[in-house]
Amino acid sequence: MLRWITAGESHGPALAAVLEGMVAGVRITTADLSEQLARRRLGFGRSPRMGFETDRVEFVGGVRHGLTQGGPIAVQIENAEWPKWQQVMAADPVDEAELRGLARNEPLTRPRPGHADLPGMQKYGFDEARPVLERASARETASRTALGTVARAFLRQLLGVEIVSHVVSIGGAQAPEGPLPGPQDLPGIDASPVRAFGEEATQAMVSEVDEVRKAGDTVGGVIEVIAYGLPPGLGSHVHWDRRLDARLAGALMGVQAMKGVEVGDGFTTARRWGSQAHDEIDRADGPKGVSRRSNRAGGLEGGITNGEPLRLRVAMKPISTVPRALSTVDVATGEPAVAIHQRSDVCAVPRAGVVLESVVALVLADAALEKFGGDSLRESRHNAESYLAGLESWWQR
Ligand SMILES: Cc1cc2nc3c(=O)[nH]c(=O)nc-3n(C[C@H](O)[C@H](O)[C@H](O)COP(=O)(O)O)c2cc1C
Ligand SMILES: C=C(O[C@@H]1CC(C(=O)O)=C[C@@H](OP(=O)(O)O)[C@H]1O)C(=O)O
Repeated sequence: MLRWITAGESHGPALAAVLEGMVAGVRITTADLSEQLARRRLGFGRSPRMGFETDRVEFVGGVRHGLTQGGPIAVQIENAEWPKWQQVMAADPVDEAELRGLARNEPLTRPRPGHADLPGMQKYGFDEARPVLERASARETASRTALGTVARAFLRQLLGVEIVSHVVSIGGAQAPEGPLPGPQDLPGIDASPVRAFGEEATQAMVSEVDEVRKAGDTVGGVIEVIAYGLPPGLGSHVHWDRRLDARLAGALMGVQAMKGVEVGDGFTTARRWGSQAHDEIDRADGPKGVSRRSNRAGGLEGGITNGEPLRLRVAMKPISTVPRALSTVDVATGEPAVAIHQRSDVCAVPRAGVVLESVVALVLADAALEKFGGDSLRESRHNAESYLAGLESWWQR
């Protein structure tokens, strides 16, 4: 079983994260992690912080000489601004008088509608939102991106799995339906300011974010994540919490601001008749022994991968730190007020794709370990090869 846990505040000294259960012998370096973290910082509409944050990342356990060791893998990601926040975020008691003089320590008593501020204060009994937003912030997604990079390396080295994402829409600007992007398209998608396919759609999305920024507003969108190279047989139909679609949806909804997950054609399928909703099967050569006439199911049937590309669409709500004042209540006075505003993303949809790829990698790596087991990559690979050979010979039984 693969487990992952993250810790650390948005403006604390560093983020920490641990991945437990990864096999030994997976090739991974700090440079691999930095590459994904750099992808996560890019994208039109990002916050000013993403311009100077460097995400200096370090392995502090579980990796030696570029190979996983079988023990928990621990990473630390520094906060570039720590000196500025040292007093506000100190773990030990600090001089109260000095703290009162710091602008950054002004009590945040005007909760933002849509952020975790108000329910977090009510639940944990805080007088202001600082302790809530520090952990609710999507800064945390840097941790899951780092751990997801290890999972991604494992999947690639075990089965040749590749995971990509692209932006389907931002606000009302929509990419045309077209052929699915493959791993070879990733550099092109990444080079786009909004990580979308097609010049026209890209321009429409850039204009939408620009317009939103000028209006002092924020905007969300839809991202598609695709995983290639998965064999049939990951996940299971036998119990609700073993269904891979449920596990993937849970992990994707666990990313800040994600409000909906669609597997394959999802909501469109609900409007189709059965004869137009499913993926008809033909006998074919090759390890799977079959081919499909379509992939409306998005690679999952009965909570099990069926060997087709896995397709997941995720809806992200607009950023809740809206520059154009939203109405709220000041919890210090009970009086009507304007919600706090601080430096923020205008649209984080392009950045979020990398995070979503990473959490999908973590869930798929967990499912692959469950299916193939092993304590070393070599052993897992041996088990996977034997299973795949069995799939082929199953037709000759
Ligand atoms: C990559 C990414 C960047 C985000 N950036 C911001 C931001 O700059 N400002 C903000 O208010 N919310 C931002 N969010 C969203 C908040 O973290 C999120 O809305 C908040 O935690 C409450 O959302 P929830 O209701 O989904 O938990 C971001 C989310 C993601 C995934
Ligand atoms: C720090 C990150 O994103 C942050 C997510 C975020 C939020 O409220 O979710 C608010 C902003 O934080 P800050 O107030 O420090 O500028 C974003 O920059 C990051 O992605 O690494």
